[in-house]
Amino acid sequence: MSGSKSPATIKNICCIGAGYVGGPTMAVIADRCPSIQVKVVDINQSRINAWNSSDLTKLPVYEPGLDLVINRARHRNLHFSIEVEKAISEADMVFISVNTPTKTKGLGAGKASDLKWVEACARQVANFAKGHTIVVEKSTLPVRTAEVIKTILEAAQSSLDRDLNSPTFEVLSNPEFLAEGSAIHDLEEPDRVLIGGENSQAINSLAWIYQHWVPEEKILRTNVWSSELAKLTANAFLAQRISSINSIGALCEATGADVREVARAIGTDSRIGSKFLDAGPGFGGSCFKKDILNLVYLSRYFGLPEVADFWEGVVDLNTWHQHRISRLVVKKLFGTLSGKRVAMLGFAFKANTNDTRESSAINIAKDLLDEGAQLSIHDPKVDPKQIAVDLDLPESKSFVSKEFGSNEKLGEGIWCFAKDIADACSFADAVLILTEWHQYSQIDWVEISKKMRNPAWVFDARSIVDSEKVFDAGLQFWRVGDGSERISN
Ligand SMILES: NC(=O)c1ccc[n+]([C@@H]2O[C@H](COP(=O)([O-])OP(=O)(O)OC[C@H]3O[C@@H](n4cnc5c(N)ncnc54)[C@H](O)[C@@H]3O)[C@@H](O)[C@H]2O)c1
Ligand SMILES: O=c1ccn([C@@H]2O[C@H](COP(=O)(O)OP(=O)(O)O[C@H]3O[C@H](CO)[C@@H](O)[C@H](O)[C@H]3O)[C@@H](O)[C@H]2O)c(=O)[nH]1
Repeated sequence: MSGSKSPATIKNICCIGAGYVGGPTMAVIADRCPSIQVKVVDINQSRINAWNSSDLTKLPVYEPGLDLVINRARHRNLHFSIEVEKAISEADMVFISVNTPTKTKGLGAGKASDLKWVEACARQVANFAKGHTIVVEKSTLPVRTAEVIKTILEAAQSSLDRDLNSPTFEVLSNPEFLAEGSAIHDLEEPDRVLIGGENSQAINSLAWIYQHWVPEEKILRTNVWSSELAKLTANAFLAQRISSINSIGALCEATGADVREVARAIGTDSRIGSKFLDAGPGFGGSCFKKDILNLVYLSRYFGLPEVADFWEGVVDLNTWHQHRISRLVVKKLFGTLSGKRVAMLGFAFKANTNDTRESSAINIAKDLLDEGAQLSIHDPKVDPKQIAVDLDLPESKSFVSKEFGSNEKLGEGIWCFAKDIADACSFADAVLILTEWHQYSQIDWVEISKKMRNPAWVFDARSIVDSEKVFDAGLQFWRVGDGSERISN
């Protein structure tokens, strides 16, 4: 596994996986490194078509600023295609940026990462690479996955079918720390870039790419295993802060304290810091739960059950907290949602993304549907077809029977997608805010209250609503983590 090229010879990059990470990451690399040709390949034809769409509102990933970057680089030195083998054969460097979900069956089911897509990529690289190729783990992977990739690549090197021109490989770990909704900012101005590897020339080649726009002091070099583990650890620490603040939020509600005041008081301690202390409906997103469960699995595998239990508690608290919110809504609405309509504002796992993976809205919506609610769901960016998949329930055509008039609430455990906020709130008994979209903080509650059925509630699980305006409109109000007397208890 030797013979790395000098940085200047990196002319062609291939990225396998045109998803939330592969697309934006490669778009920024192409934008900042015009001398490098970047090919992003995927087996999903419709995703590639969407990346190639001339209508930039149809890109498969919604990220502020992404359209501008794509517009500058696409067809210049950024290309999206399904020609995986060709792109690998032309590349000096191959990024693996495919999905690594939690295994659903077999050994480690429910916790360990399913590496079948990563393994498939390694085999494709082994089969089609030419010359010396640097393979970069961009996906989030369990510690020691680089070893698996290396073993597959080395098997290809020693294969009898290969001649003296057999490719040579070097494997690096380069985990991605971007957060959805701020991906372009995070990529253009990262807190750090982490490169783990054994071969300094290969590390320098990858560092050279980032040096086009990232200051040298922000490019951290470690061994491969530290790099892989650092990614899981970063997510575990971030998620732990959210479970911590949500646990304190529940205590605030019980005691009359306000979690926002507590967060401000502790966040000013420079050892604690103020970020990631917003109480909410629980963390969602494709990464936190999956990566912590992976850490839990690894800890048990390496004979550290106490470590595993510690981190598993972060996920357990999050799940408990999501169900706590659903139970609370039911309780406030007199213990039953049968025949009641709840306007659910926000379905994405956070604002500024169309991603719903592991969104708290999914568990909460399922609970409310089980209680017989009619859910009127609004989200400015999420496709209703995705909601149907997430809830495993098709959208109803209408809540009402024309025969009985528009105020008649027929049907239980059903949902409809609302075209706007006012539509979502029509005839609703409660509004439940689950995503912190800016427009939800601007709602005219006097106007909305006229459309609702009294006594009507506003449940603000994101702390973005001005409580005075809600009270002035004659509505009852609950806010996550707020036990103060002004809140309707
Ligand atoms: N989403 C995030 O914000 C984020 C941030 C940092 C790291 N990560 C990690 O990055 C990795 C990718 O995440 P994502 O959110 O981009 O996933 P994603 O599901 O959006 O995209 C993965 C893509 O890989 C493609 N793919 C799978 N196998 C393939 C193969 N053999 N050949 C070609 N294409 C193939 C899939 O079709 C899919 O389009 C994961 O390991 C994730 O944990 C994600
Ligand atoms: O104070 C906070 C901060 C976040 N959240 C929630 O936590 C979840 C995750 O948010 P965030 O971390 O901002 O988004 P992700 O896109 O999931 O990014 C995380 O996961 C990525 C994938 O591994 C990493 O690359 C990022 O560094 C890491 O922040 C979302 O549901 C947020 O609403 C809160 O409830 N309170």
